Amino acid sequence: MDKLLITGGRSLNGEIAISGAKNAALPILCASLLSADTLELDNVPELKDIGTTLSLLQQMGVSFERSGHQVKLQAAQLDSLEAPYELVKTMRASILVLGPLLARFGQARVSLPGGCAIGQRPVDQHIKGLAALGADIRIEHGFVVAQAKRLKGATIRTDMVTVTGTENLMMAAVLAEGQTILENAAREPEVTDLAELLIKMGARIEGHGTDRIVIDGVERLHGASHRIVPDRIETGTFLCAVAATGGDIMLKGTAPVTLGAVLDKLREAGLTLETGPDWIRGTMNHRPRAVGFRTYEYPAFPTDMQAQLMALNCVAEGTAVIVENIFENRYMHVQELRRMGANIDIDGPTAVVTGVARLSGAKVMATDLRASASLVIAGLAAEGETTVERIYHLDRGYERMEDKLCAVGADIRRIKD
Ligand SMILES: CC(=O)N[C@H]1[C@@H](OP(=O)(O)OP(=O)(O)OC[C@H]2O[C@@H](n3ccc(=O)[nH]c3=O)[C@H](O)[C@@H]2O)O[C@H](CO)[C@@H](O)[C@@H]1O
Ligand SMILES: C=C(OP(=O)(O)O)C(=O)O
Repeated sequence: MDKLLITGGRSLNGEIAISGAKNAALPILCASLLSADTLELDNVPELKDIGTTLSLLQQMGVSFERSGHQVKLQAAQLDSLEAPYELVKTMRASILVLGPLLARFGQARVSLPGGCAIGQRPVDQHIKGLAALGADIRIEHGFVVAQAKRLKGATIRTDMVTVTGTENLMMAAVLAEGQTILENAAREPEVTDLAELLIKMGARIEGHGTDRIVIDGVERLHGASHRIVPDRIETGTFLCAVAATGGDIMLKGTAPVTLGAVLDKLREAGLTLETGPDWIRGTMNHRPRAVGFRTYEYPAFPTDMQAQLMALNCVAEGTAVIVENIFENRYMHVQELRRMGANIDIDGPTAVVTGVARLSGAKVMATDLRASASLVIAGLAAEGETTVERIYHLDRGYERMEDKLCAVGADIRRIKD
């Protein structure tokens, strides 16, 4: 298993190009199942999760061509309507094939994802919603097995806001008969990006970006071209890195408008920010100030940035109180940050972080995607060498992270196994 060897203490200066958003690209790739025509996508990040999704679609019979960040897919006819356990267990987002398969082919068999490092993450709301759309849906031998002649529009109010739940139900509803209303819908920019792609394919959707999405089903969808939105979490991660190390970085090809809550917190921490329509410049020349925050659904502070802002707090002046409201177990990085000298107390969903003047490099283990990113940030700010093990988590969701950071002055080496 590859590791990263980081020598800390260098400031970051220069320009980084932000990649397309993993969490937008994954549902959008799955949306290719909704039409027999070609989908042409641009700004698709080169990530492990993208490779896994393409393998999953390919084993179902979807043909694709990939060249750099461009992917062309066509699901003319399928050989299989199944997502096997072996792929779903490595990537929970595989559940996103359920809605499209059921909507277009009238059946699907998708392995039930298990729990994962950050929480139990059930998919009961996806199942409840598809049942409301008229699917005969049950759990059998570890699979969600669903059938429907043609789905029928309904009003669905999910018990909580769920991002992939909203995406799955939206993809199911676009080909359903009649009108579907998704209440308590997720407002994340990645949900909006999926809706915009579906509209280009001929879907009739209104209200995306709000908590009430109205979908009028159509008979069929056609091909489309689409550019994936920039990755707001990758952007936020690099901003936390420069806020922790000091320096001056320019992030290009990003969307500041999707980062409101994150930028507010970074400003509070003392990072000087300038923004344009598609760029952000972050400058830091002093020790950061500790900033408390609570994670909630978009547009509030995202859970996917919690670990990275916690890493920044570890080297800040003062004490910050953090509350993680989305996932019940998203503090796996705390134990590892403590190995580097961080002062963090946890009580249920609350973490209290008191900054220390310097972290010290250590061997640490990545436990999930954003936990890995927090360890990289801590390693960049720490004194001495940090080895981050099990970085396959990082490769799931960050495109060439160490190359991008080295290009702005970081000292990071990948040690291949
Ligand atoms: C591929 C993708 O886009 N992943 C993102 C997506 O994950 P994902 O879509 O899996 O996360 P959800 O928004 O569904 O989860 C929110 C909360 O609802 C719970 N829940 C969800 C569905 C359900 O059927 N039952 C249920 O109880 C979850 O356990 C969690 O506590 O949104 C999360 C929250 O912003 C992000 O951290 C992930 O990066
Ligand atoms: C939790 C994440 O991803 P996933 O939902 O794919 O596990 C993430 O992107 O931080």
